[in-house]
Amino acid sequence: MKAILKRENFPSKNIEINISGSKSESNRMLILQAQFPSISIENLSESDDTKVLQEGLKTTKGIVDVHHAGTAMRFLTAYFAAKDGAEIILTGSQRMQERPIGILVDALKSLGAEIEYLKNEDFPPLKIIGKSLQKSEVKIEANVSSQYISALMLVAPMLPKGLKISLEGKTTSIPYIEMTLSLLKSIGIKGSFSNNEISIASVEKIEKTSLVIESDWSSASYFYSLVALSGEKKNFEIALSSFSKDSLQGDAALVQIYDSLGVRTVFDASNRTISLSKKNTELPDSLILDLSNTPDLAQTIAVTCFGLGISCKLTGLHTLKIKETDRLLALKNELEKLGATIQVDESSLNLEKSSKINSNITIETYQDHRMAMAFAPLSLKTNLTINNAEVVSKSYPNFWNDIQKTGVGLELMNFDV
Ligand SMILES: O=C(O)C1=C[C@@H](OP(=O)(O)O)[C@@H](O)[C@H](O)C1
Ligand SMILES: C=C(OP(=O)(O)O)C(=O)O
Repeated sequence: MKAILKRENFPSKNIEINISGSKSESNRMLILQAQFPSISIENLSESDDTKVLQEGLKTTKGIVDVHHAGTAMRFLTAYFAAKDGAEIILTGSQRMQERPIGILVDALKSLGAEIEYLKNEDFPPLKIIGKSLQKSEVKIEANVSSQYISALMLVAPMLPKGLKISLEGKTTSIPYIEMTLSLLKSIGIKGSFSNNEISIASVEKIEKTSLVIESDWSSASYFYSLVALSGEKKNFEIALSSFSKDSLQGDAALVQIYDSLGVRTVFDASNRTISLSKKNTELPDSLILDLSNTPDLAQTIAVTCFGLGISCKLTGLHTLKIKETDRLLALKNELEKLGATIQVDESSLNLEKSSKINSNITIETYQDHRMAMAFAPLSLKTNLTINNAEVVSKSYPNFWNDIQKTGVGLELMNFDV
């Protein structure tokens, strides 16, 4: 499917968009619910990544294919390894088979797990024979993906003595680890995280608990970008639900980041909405940010800065190369087509100030939902086509419907490219 986006006037009337639950929180809660059926979950994510995890959890023997879902791959590896009686072949898309998992597998093996690589050492697919893991201490390299650490934390309550995790190296994506800890605590499991040490207690049973998941801040980022790029359309306002000030999601940092890019956020606690509108302030010449806490915002921010014609220097991006695609390379390729001057290295991106945007460019998405969604708001500045637009379903299946509600000139064409 192609998304053809035309630079048209869009209405300034108030727009309301309801985004579904955070995929990160949903996937954590599903792993916990599988251990403790007394948990009930509301506002679950509608993402493909959540659906594949939910399906996977129904299986105890056989093949589980998580497609592109990183959290499902990592969380299920730990879950099945610690589940006595499970016999699973855990696999994923071609790209998933290129996303490393050796660090997590080694940690689980040191706890006594039985896991075998079926193709390449350190990569999925995996054969997992589940067993009750008896050890209670583990070391793990923490600078490659926080998902390995969250995976261990989520199964820690199943271990008879709980788990002490020692983190080695500089920990990356820390808010996601804190989110895992907060969710464990919210269902009554004791735990702590300080000085590179995480402790999670063992639990047999928990009280009946109901949890309402906050909507997905990473999905909200595309509307922040849209408002930032809405230029002279001063009355343009978007209300998004359901969000609150005390979020567990690191990507709520959008509020501060986009404040400096001219977007005002107003929280309405009574109906849990945020209203985004354009501020009447001057933009900075340049944006300098370390995104090691919020890697999923990198593409949105880079595209916004390009659309606004300001330079940006983004650092802390070392995890981007092992995500759905090499996101640094993908951003460079596609922004260059639009006329950007951009340099990337292993962990940073440097976009130069520019005033010109090429039009009628076709953006490739590299099977990465965030490539499609990050470039869509640029249609307020130029006509563009986005190839394989269906990729958005990995995290936000309703994205194109919702973006259309804002009045953006969008045509979806259902043919192969
Ligand atoms: O734990 C999670 O839910 C996630 C952690 C982050 O990954 P890394 O820790 O690999 O950076 C993030 O990019 C991903 O989208 C979701
Ligand atoms: C990196 C992402 O997801 P995952 O690693 O879970 O595939 C993402 O949603 O941007």
